[in-house]
Amino acid sequence: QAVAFFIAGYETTASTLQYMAYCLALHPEVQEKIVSEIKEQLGDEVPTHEGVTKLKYLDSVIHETLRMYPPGGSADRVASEEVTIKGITIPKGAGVMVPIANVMKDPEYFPEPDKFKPERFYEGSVDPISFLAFGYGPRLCIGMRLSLLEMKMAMVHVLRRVKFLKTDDLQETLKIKPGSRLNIPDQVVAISGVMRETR
Ligand code: HEM
Repeated sequence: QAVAFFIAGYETTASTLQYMAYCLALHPEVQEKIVSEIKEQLGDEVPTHEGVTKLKYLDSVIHETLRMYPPGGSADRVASEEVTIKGITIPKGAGVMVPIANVMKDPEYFPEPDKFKPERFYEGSVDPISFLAFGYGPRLCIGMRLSLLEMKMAMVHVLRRVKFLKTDDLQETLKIKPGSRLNIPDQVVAISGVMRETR
């Protein structure tokens, strides 16, 4: 359980913050919109649990980052009974892996899936079953609320102080470490292409 908490509880949130820094470096207009929202909603207040819940645009940006770069590879289940879906029979007891990233790149649920568009969560109506970054149902990620809170707190502190900027060698398509069950970014590529500047 302790190991699970370090991997599930730490690495996923840390990777998402890294993916988000990357997305913000590529989309400065999104970054500035978050900074304005923080100023409008919180002023110079120390961010609290209650305070960060007011940051709806930041919430959408985190969701869009997780849609494009979900750290979790699949949600795994065991069939409790035999079922046939679209001609494929899944026998009772079979393991089923739901590929999280593929579902969230399906244009039927997310038009223009390769475009980073936080607005789809801010203004649009996303079918909740198609957003699978934290899984779904009774075995949904137990740390979802904690991690969303952590990421919002971190981003408020960081974006008040620095700007993420892209360098010339930033790759517009992020490489994922091959074979990584946790969809970990290729750290060197992600970090070397994102620069920080003090605000
Ligand atoms: C960005 C952050 C995170 C992401 C993307 C994420 C993603 C996921 C996913 C996809 C699952 C599988 C859900 C399913 O099968 O339906 C899961 C389960 C789980 N997560 Fe997370 N997670 C995150 C943060 C955390 C944190 C902060 C903790 C602990 C403090 C945590 C602990 C767990 C545990 C214990 C499970 C297993 C739950 C169960 O089987 O009932 N996760 N997570």
